[in-house]
Amino acid sequence: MKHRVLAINPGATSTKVACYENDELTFKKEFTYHYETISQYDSIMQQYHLRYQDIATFLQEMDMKIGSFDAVVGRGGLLPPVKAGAYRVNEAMLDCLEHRPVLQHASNLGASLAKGIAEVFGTEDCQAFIYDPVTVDQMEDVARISGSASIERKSIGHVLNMRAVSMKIADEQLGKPYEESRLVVAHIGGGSSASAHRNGRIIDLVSDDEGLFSTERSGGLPLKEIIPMCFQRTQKEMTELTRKKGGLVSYFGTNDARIVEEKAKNGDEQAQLILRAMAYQIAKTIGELATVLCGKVDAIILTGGLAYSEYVMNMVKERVSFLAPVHIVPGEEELLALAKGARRVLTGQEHAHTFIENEAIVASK
Ligand SMILES: Nc1ncnc2c1ncn2[C@@H]1O[C@H](COP(=O)(O)OP(=O)(O)O)[C@@H](O)[C@H]1O
Ligand SMILES: CCCC(=O)OP(=O)(O)O
Repeated sequence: MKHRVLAINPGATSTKVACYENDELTFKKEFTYHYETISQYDSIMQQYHLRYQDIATFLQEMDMKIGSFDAVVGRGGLLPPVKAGAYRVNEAMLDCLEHRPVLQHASNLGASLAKGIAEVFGTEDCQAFIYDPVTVDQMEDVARISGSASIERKSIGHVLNMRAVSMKIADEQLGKPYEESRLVVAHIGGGSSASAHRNGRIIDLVSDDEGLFSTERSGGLPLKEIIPMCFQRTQKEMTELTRKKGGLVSYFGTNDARIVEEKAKNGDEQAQLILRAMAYQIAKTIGELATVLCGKVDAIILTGGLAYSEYVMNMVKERVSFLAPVHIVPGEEELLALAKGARRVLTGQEHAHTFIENEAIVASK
């Protein structure tokens, strides 16, 4: 039986949508938004109508109507810690994402957009899902300890892409199931995170504010410098400094690594130094996560937009290839990963979880 699934990936300044029939792409579209347009909104949720309308208009243009989709799946947002895999969109989830998200992030719109589109363009029993949201938490207890009794480390990162590329490399390159593999994966893009996978579980994850810097995010910063700055600036300013205006943006005023790479290749010493530092930090984080696997690592995987940069990747490889073979999977296949996940539920290969807010932390263990 043929299943038609629409996947929706809301990013900071874009919404990507793609339609798949039994995992085959039939059409794809990216809507981009200027930072100035997006930053007028006080919260991510206020962008719902703008983003919904763009998708709905496009689907009408593609001649989609009621009954067109068997499932609609969105990139899941910053819920409390959850399990890997599919969650059905329910009221508890929508309420939590609107009123109590762990953080403001575009992926918080994935659930409501999936539901809104499913209601108008879905079959009678069309289901709305999120899949492998950014807060999938499979960390071991020892990894949760931060060093302060007041703060627990949390698993927040590019789980959807990291799990999808892990399954791909295990299957295609290692010749064994993901569930039997030991991998270190770094997603390097607008934001970066990295993770240690043992036997199909992400047992530790270095988030975008803990280790490696990226194009927009600062990564971990020295607390001795950060604490006094918090008393001189507002929370919004500090969040911007570390999330939107960190990393390459802080050094060069652009989040486009290609521009910085071009400068470096043309002899700009500052660009050469910062890209060398970026590779150095990616490698350090990978080394840290290799110790989580006691050095027994089947493969290191580098993925995300920056993985297209041979300039940066070669510098990372030089430092980490003594640990394990390095596989580079440039870009991300998040839309396909979303659609495949939803289809596994439709075909009964996978069971969709039910989100219950107060059970979320317990459920993840
Ligand atoms: N061919 C390339 N060479 C170097 N950098 C690239 C290339 N393609 C994309 N990038 C960089 O990847 C980054 C975006 O990564 P991506 O994973 O798409 O980000 P996001 O986290 O926003 O999804 C940008 O800085 C972009 O400049
Ligand atoms: C909040 C963790 C996930 C993340 O950073 O995603 P983007 O890089 O897409 O902003």
